[in-house]
Amino acid sequence: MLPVEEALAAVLSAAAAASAARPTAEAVPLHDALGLVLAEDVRAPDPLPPFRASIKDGYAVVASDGPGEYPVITESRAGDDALGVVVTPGTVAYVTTGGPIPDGADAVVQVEDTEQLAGAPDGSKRVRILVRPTQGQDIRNVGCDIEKDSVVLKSGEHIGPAEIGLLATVGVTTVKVYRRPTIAVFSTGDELVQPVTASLSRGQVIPIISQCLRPSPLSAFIFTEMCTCLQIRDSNRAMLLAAAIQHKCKVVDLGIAKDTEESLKEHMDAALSSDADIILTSGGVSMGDRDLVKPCLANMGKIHFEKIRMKPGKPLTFAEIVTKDTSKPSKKVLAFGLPGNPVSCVVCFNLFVVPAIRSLSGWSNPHLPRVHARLLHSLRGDPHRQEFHRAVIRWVPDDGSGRPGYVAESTGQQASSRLLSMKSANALLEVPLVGQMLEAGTSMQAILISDMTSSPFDKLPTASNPLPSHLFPPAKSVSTDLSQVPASQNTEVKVAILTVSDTVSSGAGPDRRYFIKHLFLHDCC
Ligand SMILES: Nc1nc2c(c(=O)[nH]1)N[C@H]1C(S)=C(S)[C@@H](COP(=O)(O)OP(=O)(O)OC[C@H]3O[C@@H](n4cnc5c(N)ncnc54)[C@H](O)[C@@H]3O)O[C@H]1N2
Ligand code: MOO
Repeated sequence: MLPVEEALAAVLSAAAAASAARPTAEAVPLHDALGLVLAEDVRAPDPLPPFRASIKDGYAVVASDGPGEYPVITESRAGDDALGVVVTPGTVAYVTTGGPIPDGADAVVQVEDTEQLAGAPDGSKRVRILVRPTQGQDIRNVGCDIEKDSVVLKSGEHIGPAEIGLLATVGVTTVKVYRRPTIAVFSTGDELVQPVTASLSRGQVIPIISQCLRPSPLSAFIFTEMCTCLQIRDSNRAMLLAAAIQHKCKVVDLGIAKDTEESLKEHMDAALSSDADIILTSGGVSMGDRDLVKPCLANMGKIHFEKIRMKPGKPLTFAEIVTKDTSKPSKKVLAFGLPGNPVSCVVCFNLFVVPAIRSLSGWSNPHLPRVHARLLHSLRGDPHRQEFHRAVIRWVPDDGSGRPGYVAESTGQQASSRLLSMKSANALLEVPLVGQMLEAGTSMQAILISDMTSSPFDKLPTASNPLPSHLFPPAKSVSTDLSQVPASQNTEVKVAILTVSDTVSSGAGPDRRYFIKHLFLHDCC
C-alpha cells in the first residue's frame, strides 16, 4: 500500500505532464471568469481616475485663498460639467464626490466646513469657506488608484469578485484564462439504478445460511432470508458531477456501466472520445471477481497505483491513458478508479482529483489548505491506515488554549458507506496513526474541503447550547446581535444591482456592477 503523500505526488506529476501537452488558455466572457485562473498579464489602458477627482462633496478652491466669502462659478458633478471653466484666485466651484476638479483649483473644502450664503438676484451663488485648506487636500490625482499601462493583474492570479471588478475597470470583457479540464464520469455496478427509480426492485426472496459474526456453540450459524437483485440508486455519479462543476470543470455524464469487460471498455472509449482530460469511475476497484475496473485500465493505459494506506479510500486506482485516435493529436488522460463506497469515493475526489483539477487549471499551488483544529471530543486513531475523519470545524473565541482557534466536531459514525458522515463536513481531520484514543483538546491538522460558512453547527453558544465547559470557559464578550442573524441560511435572496452615478452614465467612469454581482454570486443569490 502506497503512503498518501507518494500517491498524491504521482498524481501531481502526471497532471503536470498532461498540462504541458495540452493547450493551456481559452478566452471566456468576463461574467464566466469567476473562479478561474488568469492566463495573461492585464494592463490598464488608461489611468484611474482619468481626471483629477474630488474625494468629498464640497468646493474646489485655490488653497492659498484661505477662509472667506467667494462666488461659486460652476458646478462640477460628473463628466464634462465644468469643462473649460478655470477656478481663478478669489473664486470656487461646487464639486461632488468623484466629480472632476476644474483647472486652477488645487484643494477641496468639504461642505461641512462651509456656509452657503443667500444667492444674488441674478442667480449667482456665494459660499463662505470656514477653514484654511492645504494644497492637494481631498483631491485624487490622475492615476493615483491605477497608473496608465501598469499591470493590474498577473498571469496565474485567481479571479475572484475583486479581480472581476478590476477587469471591468480596465475594460476587459473577454478574459484569457487557463482552460478548465473536462471530466467524464461514469459509475460501475450491476446493482446500480438511476436516482429517478421510484421503487427499488427487491427480486425473489431466497433462504440463505450465514455465519454469525460472533458464533457461540449454540448459534454457529443463523438462517435468514435475503432478496436477490437488490438495487441501489447511483449516488456517486451525481455527487462527482456536482463536485466537478463546483471546481469549475466541464463535465460529461456517461451513465452507469455494467460489471462486464465489454461495458467498461465501451464506457471508457466513450470517455476518451468525449475529449475528457480526466476520467472518473466509481466502484469495481476492490478484490471481488466482478471488480474489473483495474484490469480495464491496465489494458488501456498505465496504472500508477492501486492501493493506498488510507481510510477511507484504500482501493483508489490511478492510471494514465494516452489517446490513440489518429484523427486528433494524442493526449494524456488521467483516469481515477474511485472506490464504490460513496464516502471513499468523495474523500478520494477531494484528496487526489481536486489537486489534479487545480494543476490542470493553472493553479501554482494545487494543494488543499490545512489548519490546526482541536478536537471537541475524544477520537480513536487507526493503527495501520492514515484516517481522514469527516468533521465540521469552526473558529471560536477560545479553542481551549485560552486563545482563539479552530475546533473540530466529528460528523458521527464514519463507515465509508455512510454518506451522512460527509454531510456538512467542511474538513478532513488527519488522524495520527496511533492506534489509541486521542483525548478531547488534542490538536491535529484539518484539510479544508469547503468553505466554513454553511455549517449547521456554526452558531454562537447559547444557554441551551453551550460550548463544552472543559474546553471553553464562558466567552468574555460576544459582539454579534443574535436578533440580527437570519432565521434560515437557505432563504433565496434576490438582489437588484443598479449603478447610480452621473460619472458612469456619462461614460466618464468605470461601472463596477460586475464586481458587486460577483460578490453576491459567491453567496448564491
Ligand atoms: N477482500 C477485500 N474486500 C474489500 C477490500 C479489500 O481490501 N479486500 N476493500 C474494501 C474497501 S476499503 C472498499 S472502499 C470497497 C471498495 O469496493 P469497490 O470499489 O470495488 O466498490 P463496489 O464493490 O463496486 O461497491 C462498494 C459499495 O458501494 C456501493 N456503490 C458502488 N457504486 C455506487 C454508486 N455509484 N452509488 C451508490 N453506491 C455505490 C455498492 O453498492 C457497494 O455497497 O471494497 C471493500 N472490499
Ligand atoms: O477504503 Mo474503504 O473506503 O476503507 O471503505
